Amino acid sequence: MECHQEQAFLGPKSGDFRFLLMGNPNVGKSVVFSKLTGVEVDSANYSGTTVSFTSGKWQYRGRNGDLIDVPGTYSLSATSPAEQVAVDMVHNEAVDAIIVVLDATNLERNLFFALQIQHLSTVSPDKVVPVIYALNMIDVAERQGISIDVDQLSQRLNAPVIPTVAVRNVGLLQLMEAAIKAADTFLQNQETSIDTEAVDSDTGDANQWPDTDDERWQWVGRTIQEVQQVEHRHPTWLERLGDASMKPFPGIPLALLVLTIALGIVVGGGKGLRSAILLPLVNGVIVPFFVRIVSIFVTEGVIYNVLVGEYGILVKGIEWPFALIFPYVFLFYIVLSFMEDSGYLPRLGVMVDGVMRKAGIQGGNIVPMIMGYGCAIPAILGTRAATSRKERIMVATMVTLAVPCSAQTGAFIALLGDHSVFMLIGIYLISFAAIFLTGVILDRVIPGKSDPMLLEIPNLLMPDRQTLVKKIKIRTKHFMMEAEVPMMMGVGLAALLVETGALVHVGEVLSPLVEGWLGLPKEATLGLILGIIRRELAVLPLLEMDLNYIQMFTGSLVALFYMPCLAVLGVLIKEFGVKIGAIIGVGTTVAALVLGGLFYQAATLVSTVL
Ligand SMILES: Nc1nc2c(ncn2[C@@H]2O[C@H](COP(=O)(O)OP(=O)(O)OP(=O)(O)O)[C@@H](O)[C@H]2O)c(=O)[nH]1
Ligand SMILES: [Mg+2]
Repeated sequence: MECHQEQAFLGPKSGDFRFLLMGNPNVGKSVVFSKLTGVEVDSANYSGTTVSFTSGKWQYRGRNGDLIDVPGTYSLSATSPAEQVAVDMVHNEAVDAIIVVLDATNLERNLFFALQIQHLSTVSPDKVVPVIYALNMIDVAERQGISIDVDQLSQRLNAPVIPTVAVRNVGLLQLMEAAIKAADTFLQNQETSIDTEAVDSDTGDANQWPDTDDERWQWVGRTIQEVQQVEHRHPTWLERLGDASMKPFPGIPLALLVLTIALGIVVGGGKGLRSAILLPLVNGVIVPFFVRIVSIFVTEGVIYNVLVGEYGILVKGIEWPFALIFPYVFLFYIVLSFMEDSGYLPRLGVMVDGVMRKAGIQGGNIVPMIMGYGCAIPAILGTRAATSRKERIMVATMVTLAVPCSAQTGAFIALLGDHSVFMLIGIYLISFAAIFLTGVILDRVIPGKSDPMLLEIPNLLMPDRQTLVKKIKIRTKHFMMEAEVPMMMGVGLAALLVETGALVHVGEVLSPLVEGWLGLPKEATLGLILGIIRRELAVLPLLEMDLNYIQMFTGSLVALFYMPCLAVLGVLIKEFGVKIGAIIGVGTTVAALVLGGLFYQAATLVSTVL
């Protein structure tokens, strides 16, 4: 198994104790972490949300220290780059206690992992640290009729077990208290090693936790019998819906319904928000206000034009990001966050598994791909949860090349959606075809194979409102900071290029490409230049030009495949190295220009023949 090392190194600890959160994927570690440290990290209802470690500070009754959140692992032998981070952490970092988060609805495999952690004390006695358990998601367990005898479980594990509902803060302070107490006691008795004796009477060896998988499963089986009771009752509507969503019928119609509703909210809602509120506000109030202020100082010349002229920073620099792009990004994040926390995405993965396997990747990759419709960066990072490098590169390339991000979608809607919905749909159909073809080709070209990974299906949950609101807020804020600034800078650059006449010169040099091959007006060169900063900037300048339908579609096609944003290129290089980053960057740009030109030439040929 190939694993990229992300060296887990935290430096000296601060405060009293350093606690490490461990556990299976999707058990609520990141929620526990965010609640206890106030540091915002991603949490979502599917395995592999966390792909690297985050350290934060906890404070409790005058005590303080570090808490570390790591990716979930099924075992202590990592199979993905994400898991490797967690395994490195447990082996290499000095921590004062490990808090293992258990999912109460999935006790069996969670306890299997717990045993591996306990076993560490046997294999490396010099690194023994106390272990504390958070028995999380007891709300969901209760709904499913599962009840667990916490005291008995604690006895079996010979460690404190604290029942928690992380999303509602239930039990988290008790968890902290137990962790501090365990670490304090441990510090006091450091000479005597952890007492595992009373525990393992049924493995036959009083000092050993079971150390083969067979023995572990036996231990888990006996423990489950002792501590867990499942009341047989009718499944809840969420459970029924969860099961139904994975059968071809009604799963496929349901998936189509979900996607239609999602599109309706993003496209329809975004258009409404844009034309009813944001455009009138920006163009009727905010921009005139700035124009008036600027006019007090200057009334013409380069400075005036750069500020409030055609591409004025205070004109397009506000209209583009805030009125044209923001509504789609905002609504997309609402829809995405809801889908993420409901646990629907992995179910969608099951439905599309067949098609995706034909493209050389497995259904589980639907998660990073859908993230890509928001932004390519989290999508590329999200591939760390995949088990093979080949698959990671494939998904990253597919997303970078052909998945339009939400800002690009906003730009396409502004350019195409207002003229013809069919053109807009056309761009998306071409994008699907390109994703598929890229997969088929890369599957042949890149050596190695994709691992058959079993996609874990989480419980279908009603997302927690507070968590959801917070998540949408963070994402919106993030977009504001990460995207709006470069966009405004891009607009500023556009104004300068136009005002200084530099655009005319570049336009002349690139004329054979832009005018001859792509059939676009010379000014469209601006799109190609600004597109280097951010992809949607490749589309937006076209709004200011008088284009026919063929030109609009050509421009959109070029923008769809055009080179990745600078920030995305940076992430590609960091994840896969300069060579692969460069191949993807150059490859997408060439694909954009070749395909855009081919379309233009073919369309003009057809239209002249007709
Ligand atoms: N109902 C309920 N949902 C919870 C609880 N704790 C966490 N969740 C939800 O469970 C999902 C998984 O939580 P995360 O914190 O992302 O899980 P994780 O263990 O960090 O997952 P990975 O990073 O993938 O290993 C999220 O959708 C949370 O909102 C809980 O106690 N009750
Ligand atoms: Mg996490």
